[in-house]
Amino acid sequence: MPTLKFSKMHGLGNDFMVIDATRQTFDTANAPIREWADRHTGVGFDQLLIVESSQTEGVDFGYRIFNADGSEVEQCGNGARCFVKFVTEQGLTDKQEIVVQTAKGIIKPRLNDDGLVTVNMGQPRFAPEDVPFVLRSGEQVGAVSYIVVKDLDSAEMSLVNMGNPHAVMWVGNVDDAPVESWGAALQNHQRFPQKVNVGFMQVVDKNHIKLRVYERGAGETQACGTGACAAVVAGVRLGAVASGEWVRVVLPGGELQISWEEGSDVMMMGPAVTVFSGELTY
Ligand SMILES: N[C@@H](CCC[C@H](N)C(=O)O)C(=O)O
Repeated sequence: MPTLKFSKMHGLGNDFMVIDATRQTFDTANAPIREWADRHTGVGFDQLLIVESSQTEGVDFGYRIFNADGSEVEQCGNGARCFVKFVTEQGLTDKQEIVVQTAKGIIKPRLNDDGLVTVNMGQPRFAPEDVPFVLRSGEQVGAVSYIVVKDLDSAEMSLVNMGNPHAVMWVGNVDDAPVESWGAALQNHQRFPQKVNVGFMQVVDKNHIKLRVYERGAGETQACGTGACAAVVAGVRLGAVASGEWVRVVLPGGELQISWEEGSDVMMMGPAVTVFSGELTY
C-alpha cells in the first residue's frame, strides 16, 4: 500500500490537504480524493492541492487543484497563499516570490515579511458570453423560484472568470441571503454547463464588502479567494466598489484585501496557516 506525506492547511477556514509531488510519487488517477475529503472518516478538506515540479523556464512550480467532490479545477486563491507558505516551510524554495503554473495561467504569490501572502491573480476575463445576465421575476432556477429575493423582482449576476468561473450577485444582506438553496440551484443551472461558483456580495461601502460563496464541488465554504477577487471586480465594474484601492472583503472565516482596476491584474492579500502534517496509507 502506498504511503503519502501531506499537510493540512487553511486560508480563512477554506481548508486544504497539500501534497508535495516533487519529492514523492503521487498518482492523482488512483487517489481516493472524495474519501480523503470526508470530514468524518477522512482528512477533511474543501480542496486538495498538489505541488509539482516545473520543467518550464522561469516557472518555479506547477499547482493542481481538486475540489472535495474529486473534480479538477483551474484556480484557487486561498490555496495559492497556502501554496507559497507550504513550499517555503518545506524548504522547496528560498524565494520570497514564486512563479506558479496553474491549469489556467501563471500566478505569482509572494510571502511578505509579516507572514501574510500577496498574490498576483492575473487578469479577470469577460468572454462575450459572460456578460452579466438577468434572472427575471418568476424564472425558475432549478427547484427555486426566483421571486424570493427581498423586494427585488430581478437580480443581475456578474459573471467573472478568475481562471475559474464565478457568478456574483449583489444582495442587501449576506446574513439572510439564500446561499445554500440558490447556490446549489444556480450552480447546476443550464446556463453554466461547467457549473459555477456563486457569490453573494453585500456592499458596506466602497472599500468594504461582505461575501458568502457557494463553491462548485464543495458547497458553502468559510472563504473563497477567487470568489473575493470576482466580487471586487464585479463591484468595480458596477461602480459600487473603489477602483485601484484595497477593498476589505469580509467572509465567514475572516478578511481578505483585494484590489483591481480595469485592465490590471487582480491583487489579493491575506493569511495562510499550516494546521498539522501527517502521513497516510491508501
Ligand atoms: N476555494 C477556492 C476556489 C476553489 C475552486 C472552486 N471551488 C471551483 O470549482 O472553481 C478559492 O479560494 O479560490
